[in-house]
Amino acid sequence: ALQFKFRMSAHGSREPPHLPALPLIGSLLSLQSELQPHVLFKELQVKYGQTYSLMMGSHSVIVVNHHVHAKEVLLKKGKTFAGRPRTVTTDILTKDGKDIAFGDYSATWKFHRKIVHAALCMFGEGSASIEKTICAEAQSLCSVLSEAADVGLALDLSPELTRAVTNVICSLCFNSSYCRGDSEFENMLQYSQGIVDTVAKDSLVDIFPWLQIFPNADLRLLKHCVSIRDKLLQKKFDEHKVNYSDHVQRDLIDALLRAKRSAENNNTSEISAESVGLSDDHILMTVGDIFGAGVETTTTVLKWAITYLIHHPEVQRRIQDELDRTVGDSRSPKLTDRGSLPYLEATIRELLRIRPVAPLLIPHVALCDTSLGDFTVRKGTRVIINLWALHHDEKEWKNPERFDPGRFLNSEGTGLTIPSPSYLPFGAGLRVCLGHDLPSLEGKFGVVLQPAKYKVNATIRPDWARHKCQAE
Ligand code: HEM
Repeated sequence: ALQFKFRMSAHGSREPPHLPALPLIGSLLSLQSELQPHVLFKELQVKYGQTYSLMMGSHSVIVVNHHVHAKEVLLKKGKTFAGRPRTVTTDILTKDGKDIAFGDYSATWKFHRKIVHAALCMFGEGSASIEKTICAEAQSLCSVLSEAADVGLALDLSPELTRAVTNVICSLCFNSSYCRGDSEFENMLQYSQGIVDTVAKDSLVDIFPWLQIFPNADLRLLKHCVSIRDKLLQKKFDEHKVNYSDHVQRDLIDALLRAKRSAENNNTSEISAESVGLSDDHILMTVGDIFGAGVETTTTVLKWAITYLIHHPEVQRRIQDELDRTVGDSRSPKLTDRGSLPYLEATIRELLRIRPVAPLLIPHVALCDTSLGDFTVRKGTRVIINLWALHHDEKEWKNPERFDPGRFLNSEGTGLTIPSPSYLPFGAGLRVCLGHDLPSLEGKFGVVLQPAKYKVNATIRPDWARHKCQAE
């Protein structure tokens, strides 16, 4: 790679090394591989260096595999690289970018993100409501496991976890919680899956938009799911508008309605100028975002957690010991216990390192001509941060493929640390994950890297069984 770079500089070019590209199809042939994209992008460093470029159809893309350049994109030049690409599928999903995650950087976007951030904070620490919902869902998951254990049944936890997390997000957004089998809820689970299966997967229509003119089963499914979702969101939104009161804030929709109204009534403030253009559709698409970004991410982390704990029973035991010592068996763990559970916290950090749920973040776009390290970057270039490469960098992490929560503990094993700057599970800067400030969601709860399907045989721990008998 070094040789390659020297050759580039000898020619006086400051463009990053690039993969071969052909007219129309770009670098598609060099990207044909059995490997998943994040793994392939990491491997391609050997030939092209840590930062290189390629062509996706007619779009120039830079891939960043090292934390120094990643932080230059996200933090040092955060505003310059705060754009998002528009693609066919995300445009369908977000009514042409009226959401936060796929919306391009603009004054309206800034204002939008600010009010959503403020609204979400109200449901984080200090407010009991979201925690109560999470505890209730956790309890009902325990009951499902316990019933299965009683009859020795192996369970696929995936639908159970999706259901639990969806219920928490429903309560956050709509103040509604659903029972198993509820038709509105089952409908929601079904269209969400259709969206997850078809959106932002680097499908060919996103690389070659003109392919839309041909019949395409994925696009048809996506449009169908989005139309069902939009009807449901509109119904919830209309109900909220009818019952709205400035004095009661039941959920995220109320909080957003209130923020929008107060900005509109405050004609003199700078903020109200920014709010111009923040339509009802923006509020609806925000709720869509929270579902999209919140459910799949969180469910995936939980699935990876269970997968790794099955492979590492010693970690499972240590977490149980820590919980038994700190929380005991007479109550459920609470958010405020988190500070006293360093090993659990270290395990969550290690899970987010070893299997980052958004291994390529969401692509960023350069909003003007700029540079990255020594390389020139042209306006409109898409930038992919390969979080997978950062989290598996052999120079930063000893045995990166080894699952070892202990690496996030200090030398005494009593406190937490982040041992490398090459760790960004939630991104950073202007586009940092919006759910990250919400500790109650962050810890529990994955563009998403999924574990393979498996079933779980739950066994009730002797201590727990004794406690259950006493309670009865
Ligand atoms: C463990 C769970 C989660 C992880 C690991 C995670 C990670 C991420 C990452 C890596 C990004 C992309 C940052 C970038 O493009 O630079 C992101 C964006 C985002 N996340 Fe999360 N996320 C999680 C849960 C959530 C939850 C629960 C919510 C909502 C309540 C949420 C809302 C968002 C939103 C709205 C964005 C787009 C931000 C923007 O473009 O400005 N995320 N998340």
